[in-house]
Amino acid sequence: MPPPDQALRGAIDAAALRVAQSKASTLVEALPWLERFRGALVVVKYGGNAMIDDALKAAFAQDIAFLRFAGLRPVVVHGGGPQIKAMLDRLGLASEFKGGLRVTTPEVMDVVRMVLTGQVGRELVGLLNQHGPVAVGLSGEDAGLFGARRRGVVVDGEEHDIGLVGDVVQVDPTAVLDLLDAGRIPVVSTIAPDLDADGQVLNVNADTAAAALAAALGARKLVVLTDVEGVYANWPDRASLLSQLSITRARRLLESVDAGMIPKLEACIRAVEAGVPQAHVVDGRQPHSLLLEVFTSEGIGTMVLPDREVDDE
Ligand SMILES: Nc1ncnc2c1ncn2[C@@H]1O[C@H](COP(=O)(O)OP(=O)(O)O)[C@@H](O)[C@H]1O
Ligand SMILES: CC(=O)N[C@@H](CCC(=O)OP(=O)(O)O)C(=O)O
Repeated sequence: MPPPDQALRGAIDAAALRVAQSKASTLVEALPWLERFRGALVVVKYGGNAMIDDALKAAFAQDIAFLRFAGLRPVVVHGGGPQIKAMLDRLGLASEFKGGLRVTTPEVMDVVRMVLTGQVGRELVGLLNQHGPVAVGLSGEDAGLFGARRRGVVVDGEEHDIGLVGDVVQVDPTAVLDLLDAGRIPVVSTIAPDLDADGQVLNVNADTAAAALAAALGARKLVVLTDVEGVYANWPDRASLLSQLSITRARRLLESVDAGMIPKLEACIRAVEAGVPQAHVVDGRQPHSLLLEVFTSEGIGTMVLPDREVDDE
């Protein structure tokens, strides 16, 4: 029998070896995904509710930097709903939503533009650039990236005017592609010029803008990071989380999901219909969820696919 201190040292060495082997197997598990997605353009929508915590924001920046240094081409489209609300509160202005979209008066539009492009976008660019001088912020106004038209919403069969809110109807991705070709990470805020009124800008929901951009860029993936594990068939029944979802079923689910999930599902449907092979709704409250989605066999959250690739009818 070895003396007790030697036995203890042996046990510690064996445990350390197991930890090292498990780290190595995590890296090896990523290999097929690194091969498959090398050079792939991935659009990541980062929702405002998934960026309320500093540690989570730092983990998100690490994940995006990881994708970039692993040879993918990530494009970040960010939201900022809670951050806009906080600024409106400070200014004594009300936040009002209809059908999941912010009612946007000219006064609110100024705040939305200031917070998304001047505050949230800047902060993300700063966090990403801690990993190297790669991130560049731009808004839908820059280099004709987005063109939008005003839209209303229908609630309980009734059409409502919600002010300066638009849908992206035109995308010129040249500026984003130029940045990607230069090895940069574009960070996009979703303010868009109104195609029908010179000099006017519109507030665009970040999920739908991300889908339009993913489609125009011919992205390999759209990943929507949010504050829930994925899409539930019977929200809020936690046992009904869906790992895969066809376009047809996603469209049917639109009739039963609540406000926040509607633009996300619409975004996934729009992107996949436009030829993006897969769109994901993933829990941004879980640190490194983006890496788990891209580089592990199980993936996480809900994946929306063309009908021919999933039988869920
Ligand atoms: N079927 C559903 N599955 C998942 N979440 C749902 C569903 N229906 C409604 N939701 C709600 O949608 C929310 C996500 O939207 P939201 O809070 O606006 O996110 P973000 O700020 O990331 O854009 C969830 O937190 C949940 O409350
Ligand atoms: C028209 C509309 O509702 N625009 C959104 C834009 C920001 C956004 O989409 O932010 P999240 O992704 O954090 O929800 C808003 O004003 O809140």
